[in-house]
Amino acid sequence: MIRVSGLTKSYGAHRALAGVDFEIEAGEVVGFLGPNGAGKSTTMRILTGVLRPDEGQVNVAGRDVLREPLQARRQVGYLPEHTPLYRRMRVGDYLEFVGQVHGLARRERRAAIARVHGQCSLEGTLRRRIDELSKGYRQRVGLAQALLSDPAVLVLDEPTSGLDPNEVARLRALIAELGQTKTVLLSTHVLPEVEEVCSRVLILAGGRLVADDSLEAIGASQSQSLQVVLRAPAGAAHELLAGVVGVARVGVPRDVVDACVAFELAIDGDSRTSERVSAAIASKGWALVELTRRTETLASVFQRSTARVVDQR
Ligand SMILES: Nc1ncnc2c1ncn2[C@@H]1O[C@H](COP(=O)(O)OP(=O)(O)OP(=O)(O)O)[C@@H](O)[C@H]1O
Repeated sequence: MIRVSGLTKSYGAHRALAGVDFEIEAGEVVGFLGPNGAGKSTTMRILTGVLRPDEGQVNVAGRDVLREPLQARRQVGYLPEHTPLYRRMRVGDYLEFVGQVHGLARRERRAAIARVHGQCSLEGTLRRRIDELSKGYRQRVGLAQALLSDPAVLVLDEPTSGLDPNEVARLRALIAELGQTKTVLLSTHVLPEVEEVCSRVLILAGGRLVADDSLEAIGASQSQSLQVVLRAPAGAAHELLAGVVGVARVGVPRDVVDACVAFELAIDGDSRTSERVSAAIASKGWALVELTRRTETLASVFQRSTARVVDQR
């Protein structure tokens, strides 16, 4: 549904995107993460035809965004980070205007406004001026304009930023619901938001894609390491642990308090490895003080993949 290849973009001498490639299948809800300045908004603006890349190809719902911008734009609903609402307009007039821009006939516009009015819970706001609304309601109007043409693809740039917890919960629930019928690319700095609504995550850093993982794969890698703290001589303990079946690698020993030593063990995912580790330690008569599985979380994936890029720069 979205295909991006070899995307580059510079602002003057500053290279914001340095060759970005990814594909998103129909029906996926994908989290788009990255540190500030990574290039997420730039990518989203290119995807939605607002900005032209220096190089690269962009295809949305079978349309080439650079060659067929109008047709491509009809397939994409875009909620920018700072929604350019015409604040002095009334909500109903604004949506009417957006419908006209999309080329919808009068009857289609009426039906579309009724649809987004319900989807975005705009009850009682159609006759109100946009600048009189709370930030939460203005964001609802922004989403309503993105949904007006009933696009196959939704591109949402930090949609819940600055909203109160109730609005955040409501908007996340709506995004999850929309994700059942639409392809969604969601940029956010809030990792639990991604965990709640997305099935996959793309991480951008320094204008390059540094990670592309399904949330399921991140969850499944939870048993990849064990943290062991035991009271034993470091050298002998290292040798013992390295010989346990299922232990792929033993990290450097770290001395901790009270004559204990700590190791991080990379393990092969066999669920009985921790049992074998504790049995091996018991066989030596050493005290096992702590044995924990280290969980690979979205936060640790984010930190690991973005730190690597910062180091390279
Ligand atoms: N119009 C512009 N003129 C000059 N530089 C720009 C412009 N827009 C973005 N940049 C720069 O390009 C880089 C990428 O910006 P972009 O807004 O795409 O990042 P982002 O990942 O969306 O960041 P954030 O999470 O802070 O919103 C940044 O270094 C930014 O300062």
